[in-house]
Amino acid sequence: MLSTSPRDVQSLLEHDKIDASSKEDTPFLNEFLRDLPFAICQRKKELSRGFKDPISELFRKLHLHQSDWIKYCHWDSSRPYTRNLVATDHETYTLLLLCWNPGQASPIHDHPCDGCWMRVLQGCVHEERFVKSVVDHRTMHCTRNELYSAGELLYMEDSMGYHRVGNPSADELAVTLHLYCPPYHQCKIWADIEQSEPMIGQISHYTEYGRKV
Ligand SMILES: N[C@@H](CS(=O)O)C(=O)O
Ligand SMILES: [Fe+2]
Repeated sequence: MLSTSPRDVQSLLEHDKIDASSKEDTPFLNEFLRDLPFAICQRKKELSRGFKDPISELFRKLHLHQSDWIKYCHWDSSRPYTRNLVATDHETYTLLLLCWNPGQASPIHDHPCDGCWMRVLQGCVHEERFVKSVVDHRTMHCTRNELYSAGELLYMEDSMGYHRVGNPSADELAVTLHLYCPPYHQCKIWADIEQSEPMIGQISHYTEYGRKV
C-alpha cells in the first residue's frame, strides 16, 4: 500500500521517476476506457427514458488496483492538489487523477460540461455544494456537506449548483478519479460565498499520460 503520511510525500514523488508502465499493467482501467464511449453515447437516451446512468454504472463496476493508477499519481506539496491526465478523446471525455495534499481544497467552482463523476481511490474527500441565493442572486449558500471515502462515487453537474472539494485529513493524502463529459478548458471560480462575480480559471494538467508537462 501507498504510505499516506506527509513525511512520505518525498517517497511518493519518487514515483515520478517511474516510467509509464505498459497498457498491460492497467487492465481494469483499460476495460473502463474501452466501454466508456458506448456509455457516453447511451447516457442521453437512457436518462430521457428514466433509466440508470450508464456512466455511473460503469464507475460502480470499476474496481481499480493501485497498480492501475499509480503511474498517474504525482504530488506537489506547493499546490493544494495536482490534476493528472489519464485519458481523453479531446471531444467527449477527459479522465483525470487528482492528488490532494492534506488539509487542502479546490475553490468553489462550476463544471461547464454535461456531467462530472468522481470516485475516491485513496483517503477521504469532503464536498460542500452551493447554490446562489434566490433572494439576491449574488451570494451563495451551502446545500450539502458530505464526506466520501475510498470507493464512493460523486456525481455533479451545474444544474445541481457549484461545489468545493477538499482533503479534510491533517496528515493523509487523498486520490480521486474524475471524469468530465465533454472536456472543458475554463471554469468559473469563486474565492468564497460572498464573492458575487466569479473569476475565470484556466484548466491545466500537472502531468499527461504519466509524464510532467
Ligand atoms: N472539478 C475540480 C476538482 S473538484 O474540486 O471537483 C477540478 O477538475 O479541478
Ligand atoms: Fe469539481
